[in-house]
Amino acid sequence: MLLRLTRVAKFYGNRLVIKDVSFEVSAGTVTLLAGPNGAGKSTLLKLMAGLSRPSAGSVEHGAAPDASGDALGYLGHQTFIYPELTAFENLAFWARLHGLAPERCSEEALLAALERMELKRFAFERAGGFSRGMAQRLNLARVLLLSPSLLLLDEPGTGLDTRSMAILHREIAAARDRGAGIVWISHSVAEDLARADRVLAIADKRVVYSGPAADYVPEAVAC
Ligand SMILES: Nc1ncnc2c1ncn2[C@@H]1O[C@H](COP(=O)(O)OP(=O)(O)OP(=O)(O)O)[C@@H](O)[C@H]1O
Repeated sequence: MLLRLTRVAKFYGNRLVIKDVSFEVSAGTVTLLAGPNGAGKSTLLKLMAGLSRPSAGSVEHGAAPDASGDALGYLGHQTFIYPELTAFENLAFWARLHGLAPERCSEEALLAALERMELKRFAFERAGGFSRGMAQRLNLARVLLLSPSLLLLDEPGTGLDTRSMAILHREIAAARDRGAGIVWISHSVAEDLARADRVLAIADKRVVYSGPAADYVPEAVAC
């Protein structure tokens, strides 16, 4: 178990956003977090990340199966890309910030990480000049650099073109193959069902589906 939510509820002030959410994330699985706009998906992902505290219930993080990986990778709506730094410098800074072992943040390793995102030829250009899609790919490279065992993605496809989406899908599959547990808020749930193992759908402040992706019918919960 990488993550366990037990009867989680969240209030903003006295306004209830979600209630009674129980869910577990296991190693080597992709979960799509689905639900209509404003259902509380981002709120739930932040609770999973530990960026927000539940008003009731508990959020527990389990031991990472791969001790060499960072426990948690969270990709939210902010990119945390420094515009004055080059793509390479952004990754180098992030790696230093997280005390990554020298062999994992050598020039070769960082360039390889950029190459995977098809950003190597822009490695020494200022990130401030990047398009939305390029910045998002750099953001993904940043999060994946730590090989997180729990990967939480809040609409990572935002601003990505078709080719970049293919890279994103490949990286999600690769993370699952190395044993990571992934929770992914996607705007194209129907399209991404085939890429997922499980679905957690929320609507009307509660869980309306929790189970295998293969059995999930998006229309049933008006996503
Ligand atoms: N920090 C906050 N303070 C107060 N209300 C908030 C806060 N964050 C979110 N909300 C409210 O909580 C509700 C759920 O928001 P959330 O962003 O979690 O939904 P979502 O399902 O991710 O939406 P979308 O699909 O539009 O991104 C919304 O009504 C939102 O306005």
